[in-house]
Amino acid sequence: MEVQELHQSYGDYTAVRGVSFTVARGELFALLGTNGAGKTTTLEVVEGYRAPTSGQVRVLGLDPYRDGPAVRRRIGVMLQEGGFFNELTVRETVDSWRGFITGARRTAEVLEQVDLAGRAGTRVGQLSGGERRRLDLALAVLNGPELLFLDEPTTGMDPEARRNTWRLVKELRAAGTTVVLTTHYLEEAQQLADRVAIMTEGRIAATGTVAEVLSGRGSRISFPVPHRLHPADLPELPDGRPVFDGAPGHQTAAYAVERTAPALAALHRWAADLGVELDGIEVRSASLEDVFLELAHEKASHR
Ligand SMILES: Nc1ncnc2c1ncn2[C@@H]1O[C@H](COP(=O)(O)OP(=O)(O)OP(=O)(O)O)[C@@H](O)[C@H]1O
Repeated sequence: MEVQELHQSYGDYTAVRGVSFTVARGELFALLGTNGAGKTTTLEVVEGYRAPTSGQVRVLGLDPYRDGPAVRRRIGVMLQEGGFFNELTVRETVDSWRGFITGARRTAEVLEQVDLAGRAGTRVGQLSGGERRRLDLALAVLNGPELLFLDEPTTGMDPEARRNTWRLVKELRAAGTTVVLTTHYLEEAQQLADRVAIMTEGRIAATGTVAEVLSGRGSRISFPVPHRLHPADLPELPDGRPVFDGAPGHQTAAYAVERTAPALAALHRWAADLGVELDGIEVRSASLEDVFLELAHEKASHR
């Protein structure tokens, strides 16, 4: 998939302002962003549901808008909430969708793949939220797609169901399917994606492998604000002031630092001078969530 300088407007409002990215065959690419950043709009163009206002889009070597039917035969789209008939069983639902697809895979095989074989005779209205999402996934892979779009595939799932879905997605990818994922769960992108792009306000603010996006983002040092002290008493480091989390009296201070060792040394010197203990100190590398929040924050402060 290749997207070059995509712009997309709704009347006077420009939702996507010059987005470029490529997704290689067999890759798992995650498109992340704050609400309203333009992810759904971008995906609707790539899936062929909208003509781009300007820019070039190629999917499987074709123009997804002009060659819509040819592209849609080879892609799968898992929508955010498929409209099901609650009275039909899982098997009947898949069977009825098979009628719309030439060369559809066998129902039993697809249900096996999404871990719903044991629920084949259950009415859709009786499924849990996570099982309904897996049924959405079954319908998206019914045509054996080369390229699969997953729009927030684990929303509403408990942690175990989420992990099971991650396993399914990894299996699909291992079998050669190219996957484009949007998600609000950054841990999901960190677990699954070969490459990510983070969108804010219609543009890509950061992109690359997770390691590339995290590189140069340093680490986070946090500890409970020591008793007798107030947040304002904490020192400023060369990287800046800490941010605070938690209720008054039980706050945690967190410093974002580029280089960990000198920052730790400075904090220990400060604590020793005051005669306080820095109990419960934690050091960890920046996560995708930290980068996401920083980019979202930068965007808000430029307003
Ligand atoms: N059909 C439409 N007509 C007018 N404006 C629209 C339309 N669809 C989306 N928008 C606007 O375009 C912007 C981008 O929306 P989009 O749905 O692409 O964002 P998103 O990144 O998918 O957000 P979310 O994470 O909330 O789903 C938003 O400000 C939205 O209000």
